[in-house]
Amino acid sequence: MSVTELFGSSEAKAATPAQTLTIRRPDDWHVHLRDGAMLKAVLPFTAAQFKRGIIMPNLVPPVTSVDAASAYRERILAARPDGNDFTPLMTCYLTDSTHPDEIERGFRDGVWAAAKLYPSGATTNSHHGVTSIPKLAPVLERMEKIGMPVLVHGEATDPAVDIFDREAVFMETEMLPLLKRHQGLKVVVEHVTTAETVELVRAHAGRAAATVTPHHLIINRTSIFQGGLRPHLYCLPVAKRERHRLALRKAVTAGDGNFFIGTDTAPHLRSAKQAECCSAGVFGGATALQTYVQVFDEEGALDHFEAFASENGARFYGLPLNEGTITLEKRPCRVSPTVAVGEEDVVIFRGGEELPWSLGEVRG
Ligand SMILES: NC(=O)N[C@@H](CC(=O)O)C(=O)O
Ligand SMILES: [Zn+2]
Ligand SMILES: [Zn+2]
Repeated sequence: MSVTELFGSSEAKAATPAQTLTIRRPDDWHVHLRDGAMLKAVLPFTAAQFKRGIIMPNLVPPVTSVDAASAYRERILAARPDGNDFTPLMTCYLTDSTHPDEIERGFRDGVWAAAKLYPSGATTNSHHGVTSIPKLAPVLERMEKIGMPVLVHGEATDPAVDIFDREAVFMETEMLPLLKRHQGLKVVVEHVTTAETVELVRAHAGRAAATVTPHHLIINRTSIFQGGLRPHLYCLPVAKRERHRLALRKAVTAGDGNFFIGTDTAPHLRSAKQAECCSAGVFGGATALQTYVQVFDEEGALDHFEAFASENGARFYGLPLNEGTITLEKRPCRVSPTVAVGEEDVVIFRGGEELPWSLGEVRG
């Protein structure tokens, strides 16, 4: 499928866009590709924009072994459109019984790029996650020793904690003690949603970093209730107040090396979203770069976009920067509202809206 078929055509057919921005090819440090027909349907969007992606392991069953990760990587490679060079970077789903040796073996063999810590019950497909982070110490110590990053879904799981406070409570009760116990461990605070978490990450610069999603830069918690209940805007961590959205926009556009792209593109079938109990996750993968670059443009920070998109993440993970470039064009485009998956479909975040920026050419 061509980029035009995937992303829709630019509406202004005028030969020259108002502005173009050519950057080193970017990476997405937080991607849910799922499996089977869903993988086949959503991967082209991510693979058209990003050179590499950190692949989340919350499949059913979760990806907990080196063999399962290798097999999943093969399925992703096989699902790429012809000629596409997208590189999946695999992660290990940590459980109470993860063994440090399995972690080290997979990392040394180049299968694992990182391990993912889901507090048990915190989010979609996390029930096999960790029930006690202090008890995970032997695994985290090994990761610290071998330089392997831990990626954390940072939300408290006590059902008594208000859903809008779950990230804040986790940071106080779990993240700060973890950073204190493991002072040499590389920690990525995934999908940050609060001003306070931004400050926590800054205060631990060098060993802590954060991914920021496109949707948390665009919506606040009121958006979820705009004119009614909007299931396609429900994700975890749930979007917070406007002041937090503004703090996230400031954090990513400030030119600070601790923040990088992690779309948390998390497709669910429409039937799972428009349901009595709506699944958590926003499918942002199809409009990710267009959205991020729009935010940087609106904040007058296009000069900081390349670092956020294509450098900070690789540096934090200790991986080489990509070769090649992608050009972003300031001319309106409209991405399709949905993507078909078998008989069903998935609703695309900002699909059908006029977006001010379009994807241009990828080179190298
Ligand atoms: N973000 C979400 O709301 N959902 C993610 C899981 C996650 O990243 O927490 C998913 O897998 O659907
Ligand atoms: Zn998460
Ligand atoms: Zn996620």
